[in-house]
Amino acid sequence: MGKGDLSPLPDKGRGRYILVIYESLLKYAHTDSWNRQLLHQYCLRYRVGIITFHRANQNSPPLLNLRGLPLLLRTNQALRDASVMSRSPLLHLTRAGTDRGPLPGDDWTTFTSNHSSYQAVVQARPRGEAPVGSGDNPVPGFSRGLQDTVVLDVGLFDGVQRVVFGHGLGYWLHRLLLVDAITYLTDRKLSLGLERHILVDIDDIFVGKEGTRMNTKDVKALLDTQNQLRSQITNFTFNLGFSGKFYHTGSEEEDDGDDLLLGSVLEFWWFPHMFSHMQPHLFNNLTSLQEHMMLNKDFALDHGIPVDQGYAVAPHHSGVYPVHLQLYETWRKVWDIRVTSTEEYPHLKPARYRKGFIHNDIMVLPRQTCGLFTHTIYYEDYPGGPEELDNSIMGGELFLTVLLNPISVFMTHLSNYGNDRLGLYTFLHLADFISTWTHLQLDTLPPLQLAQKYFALFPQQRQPLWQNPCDDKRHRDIWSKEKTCDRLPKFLVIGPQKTGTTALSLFLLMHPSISSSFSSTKTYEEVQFFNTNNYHLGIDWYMELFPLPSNVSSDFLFEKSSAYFPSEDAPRRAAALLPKAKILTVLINPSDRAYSWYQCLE
Ligand SMILES: Nc1ncnc2c1ncn2[C@@H]1O[C@H](COP(=O)(O)OS(=O)(=O)O)[C@@H](OP(=O)(O)O)[C@H]1O
Repeated sequence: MGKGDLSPLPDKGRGRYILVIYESLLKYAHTDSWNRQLLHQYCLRYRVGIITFHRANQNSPPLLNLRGLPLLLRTNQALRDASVMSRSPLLHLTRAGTDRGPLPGDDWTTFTSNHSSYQAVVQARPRGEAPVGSGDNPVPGFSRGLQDTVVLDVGLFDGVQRVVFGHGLGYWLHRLLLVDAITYLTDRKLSLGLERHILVDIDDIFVGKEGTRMNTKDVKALLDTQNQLRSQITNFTFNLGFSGKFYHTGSEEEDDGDDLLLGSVLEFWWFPHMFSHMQPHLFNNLTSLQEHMMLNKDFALDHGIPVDQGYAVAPHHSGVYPVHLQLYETWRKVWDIRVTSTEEYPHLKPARYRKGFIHNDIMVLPRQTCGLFTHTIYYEDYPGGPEELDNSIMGGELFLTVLLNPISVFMTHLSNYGNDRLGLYTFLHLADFISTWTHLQLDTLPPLQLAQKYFALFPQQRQPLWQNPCDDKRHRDIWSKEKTCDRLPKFLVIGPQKTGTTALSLFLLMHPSISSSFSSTKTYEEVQFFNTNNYHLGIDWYMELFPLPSNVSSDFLFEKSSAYFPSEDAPRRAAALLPKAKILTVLINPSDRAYSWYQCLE
């Protein structure tokens, strides 16, 4: 960076950044003195801390003195037994303890300082015999034995607080400590809090093929595990999703398992699937969907399954997203459903972008992934090896999912509670790992309360953002064959009002390949979809206002809504549904427009 290259730090007298993260400690230390002074002044004035990492490479000198910081680095070390210091003020989520065994890689950096500003957050031991610089040939400045791998600079040296990591974020403990470092350095302004809510759904109750279902021993193990989990997850209760048609369709032992599940009906929570596990988007007729749903409700009533939980899940996310209006209607009518969950909104991947939304008064929660899939998985045959699952639980993806999401809804399947009972294994070990390493307070809330909590935490997610169902293969597969994505405009005339947009539309319509939306009294001639509450009626409603094009590639559908121009919502919504649409706007002398508007109001 040269003089003046640092992006402007203050903005209108306020600090623009709450925290500074340098991926590379050396880049930070070697910043030229002009920029470094600017950064320093900024950090002091706005009480902003710095997080930085040192990743050694083959060319790193074994010892490194940093310019301007009283910190000596010793690089490329192999370490073991990382211990988190219980007295470190950095700890918030993290619980002190020792991660026994070798640390990944042999390129660790450790730190030493002769200044009292630096405190160890994590220490580790050199791995193996006679580490470099020990024994007869000690490196000056380093004691043998425990080495500091993460240090906190409390600001006594130059007023700036820093957290310095001696390796990257590949090591799970660093990811956990990063969250704490952010909390600490921002004075808890950026903090995730300690509460985490976890709901574990077990789908396909009664659905599995003979030989893969739960027998009575499996059901007893389920009950025992549920009790065990309650010591770490308050009120933990498995949430069972059932399709009544398949009740008693297993082997004799599995049918006994079904009976034991129903004999313990009040020990669990229950939610309906479709009676025969059919995908709701295959039903276009409301009445037949309703009849089919009623079969599952009758089954529930016959077997004493509570029907008032207000939560349901659709097989393969069908109908939830992309929204199949018929499903929402029928769920409300038959079951009074208020909550569902899906992995599909806005897309399956990346998982961290999954969101919730509310449609037709049904709250749709995002569902997280826990590495157990719809089919039976045996521990030894886990994709990538059993260590994949263990790593995910012990500091990897599954652990991070719970760490970073205040609310996690996990979907698992019946067959992973029989066979190797990998579902039980996963959640027992996860709860154990979380309580060993964190101060997180885990609980399970009934779905309705969970959803209310979710949308109180993330109110901006209440409003959906519709996408084109045909732009994603997974979505296309659960989009009704009787529906199309062709009835969407290729261009929009967006106004502003009183600029001659009606005339422009009429001229455009003279072209034989151009058609517009139907004008309707419902919509006061203009569709006004992206800028009003019409948007909440969904894309089926929108598409029905367009003719079916006779030739998809050469026909041009459009709509003109002149109030799109000043709308704050319209650009974002239109870009999500019609990312390739062209936009036509008419700009005229503002005084002409104002006069025309004035005449209109007269
Ligand atoms: N060809 C052409 N060129 C320029 N201006 C034209 C044209 N045709 C119509 N007009 C004038 O446009 C005004 C109506 O604009 P809009 O159709 O955009 O109005 S609306 O917002 O849809 O209500 C309206 O303006 P005022 O007559 O001043 O009210 C129309 O007369």
